Amino acid sequence: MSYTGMYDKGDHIDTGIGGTRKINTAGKPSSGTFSSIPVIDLTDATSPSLDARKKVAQEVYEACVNVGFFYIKNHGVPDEAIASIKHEAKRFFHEQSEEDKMNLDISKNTEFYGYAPIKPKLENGRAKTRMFESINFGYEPSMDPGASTTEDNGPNFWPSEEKLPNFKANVGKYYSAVMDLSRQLLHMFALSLNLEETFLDKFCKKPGVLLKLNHYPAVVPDSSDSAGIHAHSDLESKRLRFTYQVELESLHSPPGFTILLQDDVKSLEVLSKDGHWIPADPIPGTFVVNIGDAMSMWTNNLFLSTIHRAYNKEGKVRYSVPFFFGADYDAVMETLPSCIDEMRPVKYKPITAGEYVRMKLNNTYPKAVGKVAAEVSVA
Ligand SMILES: O=C(O)CCC(=O)C(=O)O
Ligand SMILES: [Fe+2]
Repeated sequence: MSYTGMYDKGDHIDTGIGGTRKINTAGKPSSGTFSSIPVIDLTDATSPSLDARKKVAQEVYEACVNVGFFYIKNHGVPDEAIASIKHEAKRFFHEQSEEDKMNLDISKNTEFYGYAPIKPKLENGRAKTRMFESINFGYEPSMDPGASTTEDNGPNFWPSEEKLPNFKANVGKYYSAVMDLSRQLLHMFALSLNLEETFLDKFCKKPGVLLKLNHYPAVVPDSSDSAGIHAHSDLESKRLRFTYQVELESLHSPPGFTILLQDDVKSLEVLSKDGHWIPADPIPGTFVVNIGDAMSMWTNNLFLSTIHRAYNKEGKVRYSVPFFFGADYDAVMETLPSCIDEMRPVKYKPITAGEYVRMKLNNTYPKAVGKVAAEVSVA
């Protein structure tokens, strides 16, 4: 798999905090040229009229093919659920001691679910600071209204009721609502690709899901501390980090796609093919949805998994809540039939979501995993 955008591995991109920075685009799918991010109204996504649903799906298609990012409004997630997750994120980060949080340390969890602290100093040869703290929760069938199993993908670390009463129940309200929204988006993606509306559902029975709460502290704007999440596309790295012990920027489930809740602080930026960082500033009442690497592969690179970053441009305290949704780890992802034609021959061998992440790591961190290089190769 080779990257076909205008910039390439080693190209320098304006950092926005003074100077330029080398960008590692190895193995990234190509980017589109765009100057803004579309807003899609999901009101008709649940219309009884198939034609009305198809119209929404067409907008989704355009956004995925040209940008890889879009805002959604009228998405059906209740205001109370959104208020609840914002409130719980603040409680989690500020109403517990460092020790309480470190008891949920991600490195103690077999699946790398849990808490990851801020790392302001460059220790142990780390090339980058980590100017945010986060907590991740994997798939919780009890919080999935469409669950067909009671099995999870590994145990989550929840704070105890004693430390943070009602935290789990309140997080669950949001979790359930975005699970519903995710399954609705799956239908939109299927329709947009001229597939049966429910075609993708069978791959997502025990989905690779990750709900992540992020807290970016106040920093001096335009300083190196304002570089929160560095340029990346969304891929599964949780298992990779566990398996190969390599330092990764952020921990994800196999997206699929990501549904991001922002607060009102500007930070997120998306890289256009011509090398410009396009702001994805918060718009009240919306989520930002983006395509991840696995979905891009599944669609034979038709849908774009676009590079993005979160730099704290305003220097204010910021919270964000990405929800990563991906296929079951054992689901075989075979290029979707409607994404193949003479102009776009099949690029990838069928691969399980689990195997796929090893291939990604191999592309992104060839030195760390040179020995698995030959194990999983693309067609
Ligand atoms: O915090 C944000 O706005 C973006 C987070 C993000 O891109 C990620 O966690 O993958
Ligand atoms: Fe991301």
